[in-house]
Amino acid sequence: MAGSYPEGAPAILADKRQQFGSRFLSDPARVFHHNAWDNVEWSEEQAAAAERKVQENSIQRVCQEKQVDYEINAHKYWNDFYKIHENGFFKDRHWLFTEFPELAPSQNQNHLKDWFLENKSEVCECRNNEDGPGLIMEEQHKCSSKSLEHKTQTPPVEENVTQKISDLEICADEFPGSSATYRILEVGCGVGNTVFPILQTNNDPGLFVYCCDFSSTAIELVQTNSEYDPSRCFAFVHDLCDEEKSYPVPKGSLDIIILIFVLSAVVPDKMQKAINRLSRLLKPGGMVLLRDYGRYDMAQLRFKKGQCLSGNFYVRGDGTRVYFFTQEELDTLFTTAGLEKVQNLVDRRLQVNRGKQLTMYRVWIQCKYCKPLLSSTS
Ligand SMILES: C[S@@+](CC[C@H](N)C(=O)[O-])C[C@H]1O[C@@H](n2cnc3c(N)ncnc32)[C@H](O)[C@@H]1O
Repeated sequence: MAGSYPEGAPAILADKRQQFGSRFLSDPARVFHHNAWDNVEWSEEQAAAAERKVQENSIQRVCQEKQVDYEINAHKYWNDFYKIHENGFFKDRHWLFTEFPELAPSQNQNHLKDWFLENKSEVCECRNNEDGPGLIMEEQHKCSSKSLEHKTQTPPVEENVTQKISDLEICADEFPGSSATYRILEVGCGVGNTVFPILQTNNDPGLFVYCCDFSSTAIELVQTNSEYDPSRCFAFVHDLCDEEKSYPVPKGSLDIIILIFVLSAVVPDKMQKAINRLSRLLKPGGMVLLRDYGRYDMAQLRFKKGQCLSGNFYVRGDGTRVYFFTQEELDTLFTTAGLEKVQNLVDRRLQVNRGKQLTMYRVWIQCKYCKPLLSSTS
């Protein structure tokens, strides 16, 4: 793991951290003076080289038989991932509340400042094997002893309840969190790297947080985390591509749906229906928040021949898959689902490993799409 708080990450100012896009590299000679630079402009040659790299690594496609295996066993590959990594590391989401203030709308900024200061981050890659690029963890640090503490009692009974509930049509007043006034759902929550900071930071008594993942191993880690509080949170196993199973909340009941590096893990031809289903769960005025991999991100350029499944969609050495989006593709997915654009931006960042004198060009996309107050999909 690299040093302490990455200097290049937007700094915490007197009262709050700035949003992305505050440290610019105007003099290339200074590239190793900081750990990261924002809004890095790509030269034409660099963009052309990236395109060539992608053409090269996409020539040879994974055979059909393997493609079917990666699709039907996708949850098992993620289970294996979480069995190996558990939650021994914690991706610090110090950008979460400045980029997505909707997650804690009424919070005092000083609480956020305290939270960021307590959760200093480090930058590292959590896995990188010879088969190609690993899942690149952005800003992460070892789990604090507090968040690693596990409940010693048997896991909560929610797991069983979850399965039963998700098979039913949900009635308006018979669902977990039905009395809440602000409901957030995180889809593809993993081990709770977003959910727990939300629960810690947003002290609104009317808040209820739902979170799901199709990896039962991940959900078990969420449910057995010492910070899991069933009176404020409901974690359940759910495949966002499963058209048969409904979510355990009624249509039009959610204020926020958050997708962090999860849509990219879904096979492209199932993305639209998954977003359509999520859109129906939003209240009029509710919002989807997304952060995910952008086209030509360093992770895409690192794939070797033989790992490409289809255009811009790859399989990692451990069987998990990843897609690299353009802004236009995400815009089409959300607007087709009846949502309106609030934000759709590319975060081009140059991360620097000063020790190894390495430069890493990251491309992430961040979106906010809102359900219109008068909606035909509600
Ligand atoms: C890159 S991880 C991100 C996890 C988490 N959002 C985070 O940022 O820490 C992708 C997550 O999406 C989950 N996932 C992938 N496909 C899914 C699907 N079809 N339904 C539900 N979860 C899925 C995986 O199990 C994994 O936990």
